Amino acid sequence: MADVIIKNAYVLTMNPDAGDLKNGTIVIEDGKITEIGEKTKESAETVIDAKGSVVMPGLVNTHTHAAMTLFRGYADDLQLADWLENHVWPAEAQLTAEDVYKGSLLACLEMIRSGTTSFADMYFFMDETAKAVELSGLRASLSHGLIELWNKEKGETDLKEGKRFVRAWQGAAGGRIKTMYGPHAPNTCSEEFLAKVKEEARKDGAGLHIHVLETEAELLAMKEKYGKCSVHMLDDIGFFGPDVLAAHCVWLSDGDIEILRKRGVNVSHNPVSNMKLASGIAPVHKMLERGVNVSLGTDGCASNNNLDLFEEMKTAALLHKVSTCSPTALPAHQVLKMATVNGAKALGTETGMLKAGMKADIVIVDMKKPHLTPCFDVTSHLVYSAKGSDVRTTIVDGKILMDDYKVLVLDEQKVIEEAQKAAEELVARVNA
Ligand SMILES: C[C@H]1O[C@@H](n2cnc3c(N)ncnc32)[C@H](O)[C@@H]1O
Ligand SMILES: [Zn+2]
Repeated sequence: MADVIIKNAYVLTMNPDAGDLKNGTIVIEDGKITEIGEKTKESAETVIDAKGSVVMPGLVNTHTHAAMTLFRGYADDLQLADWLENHVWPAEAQLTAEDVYKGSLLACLEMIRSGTTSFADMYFFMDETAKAVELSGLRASLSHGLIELWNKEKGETDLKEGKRFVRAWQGAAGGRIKTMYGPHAPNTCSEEFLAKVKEEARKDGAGLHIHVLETEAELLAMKEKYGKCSVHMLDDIGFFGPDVLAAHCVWLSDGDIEILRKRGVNVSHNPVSNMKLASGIAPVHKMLERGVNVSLGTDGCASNNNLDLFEEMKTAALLHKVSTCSPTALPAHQVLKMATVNGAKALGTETGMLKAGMKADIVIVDMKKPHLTPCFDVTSHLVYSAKGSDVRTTIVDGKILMDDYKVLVLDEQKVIEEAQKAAEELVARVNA
């Protein structure tokens, strides 16, 4: 007997070899999709009737700082450097492990509610984020942020903690947790330090998560310091490879795009954060055209201000249409692929597609809504009209985390109340 069967669904497989099923059935056993088709002879303990809904791969958020949910709306409408140095970092200096746990739980709850099944995170007190992921049932690639800031000693301490974290949690939570090294950015970490981090990551077989060319200020600072941009500097020290997840990549030249393509670097595009901080417009259209793997991320809640990847999809589609003056840029299907297939590739998970043998990371979107009626094209609706709050059921690794809008894995009210309290106390400490 199978564990879960989903039936009577419009199945958006994202599998180019299979296409969609108008009235499909998915069988889940031992965390995996074992069958997908029109009908099944199997029976299961749990049968979900998904009539009137769309079943699709869970969304993948490839760049977050989960615990920053506590800073949602804390410092809006500022330049990145001012925002980070004068607002975010002083506030983060007051963070405790408990705060990070509560903020991460809130993030997990928000992601479960909005159809995100896996995410890549870079932050501090990462044991706490890992515990929140373990409890909430999500899948994640986690890294401790390494911010050397021209202080060798700080670099060493951060790297030591990063290594401890990588080793402590690699493959934890039944394989749902992967760990990475998280050197913050080429303008907050030195060349020597970045080379060292790469070497440690190689030894541990772990990936690397880094911010790259988010702002013009970074580009100018790098040119002044090294006589070349971040991408060339990172390439020259042998940093790049398919094990690298590079967030933002806004200020790229054509030559930089070619380097990213050649090295198989995974790019996380964060349109809402880039727009809110006015960092610029990443050349996503060009990257996709040249074959770079571009996925989607929200960034932290202080620069977004939520974790809703549906909103991110729509924003990506619209931003690149207006920036290229071409309504054919980033069509809905391509954006949906960025949020699923490309994200899964970036994190190296067997997810992002509904196909027999893949891990069962699945979401069910309720289409019986005024803003989703009528429905001529499911893909169009998911990108241009649906919201995270239309997700009714979220499944990760075959386990149902939210069933028909009811979150089963967390005490929702308690998570919200505790995060609210932690955030208030944190800001009181910052202002004291
Ligand atoms: C891991 C570190 O990254 C910081 N952080 C959060 N958002 C951004 C961003 N858009 N660019 C650079 N750093 C950021 C966090 O505030 C934390 O200090
Ligand atoms: Zn970030």
